[in-house]
Amino acid sequence: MVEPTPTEVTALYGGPATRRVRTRDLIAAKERGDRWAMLTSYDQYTAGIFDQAGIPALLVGDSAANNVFGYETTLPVTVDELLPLVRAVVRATRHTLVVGDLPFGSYEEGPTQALRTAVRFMKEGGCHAVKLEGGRRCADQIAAITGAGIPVMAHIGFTPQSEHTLGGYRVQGRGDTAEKVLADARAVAGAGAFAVVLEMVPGEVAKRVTAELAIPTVGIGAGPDTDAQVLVWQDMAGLRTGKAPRFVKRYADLAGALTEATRRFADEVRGGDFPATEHTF
Ligand SMILES: Nc1nc(=O)c2c([nH]1)NC[C@@H]1CN(c3ccc(C(=O)N[C@@H](CCC(=O)O)C(=O)O)cc3)CN21
Ligand SMILES: CC(C)C(=O)C(=O)O
Ligand SMILES: [Mg+2]
Repeated sequence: MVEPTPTEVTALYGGPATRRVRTRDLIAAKERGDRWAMLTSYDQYTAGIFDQAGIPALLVGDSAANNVFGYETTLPVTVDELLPLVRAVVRATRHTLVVGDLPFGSYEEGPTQALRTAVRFMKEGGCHAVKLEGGRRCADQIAAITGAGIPVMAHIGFTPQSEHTLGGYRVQGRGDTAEKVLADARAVAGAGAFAVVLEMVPGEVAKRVTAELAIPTVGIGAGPDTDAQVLVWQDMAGLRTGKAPRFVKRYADLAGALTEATRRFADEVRGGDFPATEHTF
């Protein structure tokens, strides 16, 4: 295992990485004006790499629906499908704060259902915080969960679980509707969220929210002025093929590398070059 260089993992604490990042470290980073990166992770190997590379917060997203299970949307994925992935990511990490994403249907009924699901994520998943989608309409759920001592990351703007209400994958908060995003941001902060994801909102709106709130904003398609940025890891690393959303930047071509490796393996098996004597007992 490659050990992290001290600066990578200590950037957020200002001290040696002897413990996990806590929510208050992320709030303190905002107070210092330090930006940070979040990625999704759904498995042991990526979680270990991101942890060692100095990513202070990982999200086991309900986007596992798309990126692990192959569903068309995030709507079908269940708590029982997500919890084993949460456990794997927690087991594989030492430094990063692990956030579990509450799936569609597991918190909308009200504070009682939301708290019950959040408790399952903490007890059975072992994560350190939970995330849920919704602004003003979820303030009571956020208050109930944080009231039980569980940190909550909120998620406003474009919320994929409500795509059928929002009319597809669209930017939220253009023109007059900017005030709605502001009202949602105030509501989740007031309810006790420790951070808020802003998905697909105009950069100017994200900038206003970031300036007004004391808690960190985590942008995805929200421009450069949020306190943090999050991407789905397969988008960031180019493992996902096909057209990516405009907010994605590819930092590697894992799909290309894996295709090439796979072809060589298959070729060598067909040609009798693998296994060689060194692979043989
Ligand atoms: N791989 C992956 N990446 C994601 O960012 C992601 C998921 N999966 N699954 C759950 C949600 C769904 N998300 C999505 C999916 C599609 C668009 C999209 O098609 N955006 C277009 C249209 C934007 C517009 O015209 O307003 C784009 O070009 O960005 C955006 C966010 C974000 N999340
Ligand atoms: C894109 C992020 C914010 C998310 O909610 C997910 O991956 O599920
Ligand atoms: Mg999600």
